[in-house]
Amino acid sequence: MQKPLHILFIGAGRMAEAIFSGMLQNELNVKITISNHRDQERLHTLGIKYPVQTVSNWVNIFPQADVIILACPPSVHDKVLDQMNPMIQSHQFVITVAAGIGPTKLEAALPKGTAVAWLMPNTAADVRKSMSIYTFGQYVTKEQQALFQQIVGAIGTAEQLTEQQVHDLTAITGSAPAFLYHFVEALEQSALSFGITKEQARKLVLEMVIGSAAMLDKHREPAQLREQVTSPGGATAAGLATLADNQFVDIIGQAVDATNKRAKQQGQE
Ligand SMILES: NC(=O)C1=CN([C@@H]2O[C@H](COP(=O)(O)OP(=O)(O)OC[C@H]3O[C@@H](n4cnc5c(N)ncnc54)[C@H](O)[C@@H]3O)[C@@H](O)[C@H]2O)C=CC1
Ligand SMILES: O=C(O)[C@@H]1CCC=N1
Repeated sequence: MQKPLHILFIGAGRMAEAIFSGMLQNELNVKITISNHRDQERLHTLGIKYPVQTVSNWVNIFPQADVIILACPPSVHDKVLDQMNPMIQSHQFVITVAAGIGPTKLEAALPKGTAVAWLMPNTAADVRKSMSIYTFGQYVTKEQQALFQQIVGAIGTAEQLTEQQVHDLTAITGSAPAFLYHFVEALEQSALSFGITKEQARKLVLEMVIGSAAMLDKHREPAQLREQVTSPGGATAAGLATLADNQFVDIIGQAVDATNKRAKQQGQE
């Protein structure tokens, strides 16, 4: 068997776990090392839960890594990239998943010629259903691109975009799952107001959402599906009219803009 690809995660938080658990489920030929900042207890727990190597300080293991995935907050990237700069070797491939940190910033912080990529996944990587977007820096080889496809393929579906587009679409694929979960919370809250139990409210709302997602998956046309539910002059139309009266579409647009603005800011802090 070929030597496994050694992937080093710098940062072992929620996103890192979602990604490496997705990769491990896909049985890629990889050796995964994870490192965390301070939180030894979490590192220990992850080391027991998954077949991964854990290190409290990534610096010593760094020379052995083929791929380095930065899954730490945008705010610590400058520091981490500075630390990496003198150690990096020409074959190593650096991928960040951080909001606001594109290849331009990575290339400026690392030696000329370093292969870099920006991956914006979402937490559904955990169930191998992340809709990820990504973009490559200018020095990524065809082999590294193929490798990257294997990694992202293990966590779901992916779309290559320009760097600017990844900035602009971070809200839609990276953050909007939180919008959707919030919508679910709001429906649950409303359901509870009619005197059912928490368990009943959860069942009603979750199964409705799961069924609707399955319909979207099958038919791919949200407007058509909405129309099928909306009997002319009926009940749903009254509910949708209330959403429209309260600028539902506009509010979503505003939430997207605010998310992207903050993502960009984080990349500059
Ligand atoms: N949570 C999500 O849905 C998504 C998150 N991201 C990005 O993923 C990255 C991590 O986010 P989460 O996993 O949600 O956060 P998190 O707070 O769960 O994890 C952050 C990890 O970074 C580590 N860390 C902090 N300072 C560090 C330092 N100086 N050096 C090395 N590691 C350090 C922490 O110990 C922790 O393990 C962020 O850059 C975020 O923009 C991207 C897409 C989606
Ligand atoms: O909230 C955040 O900053 C990250 C970026 C995309 C999803 N979570």
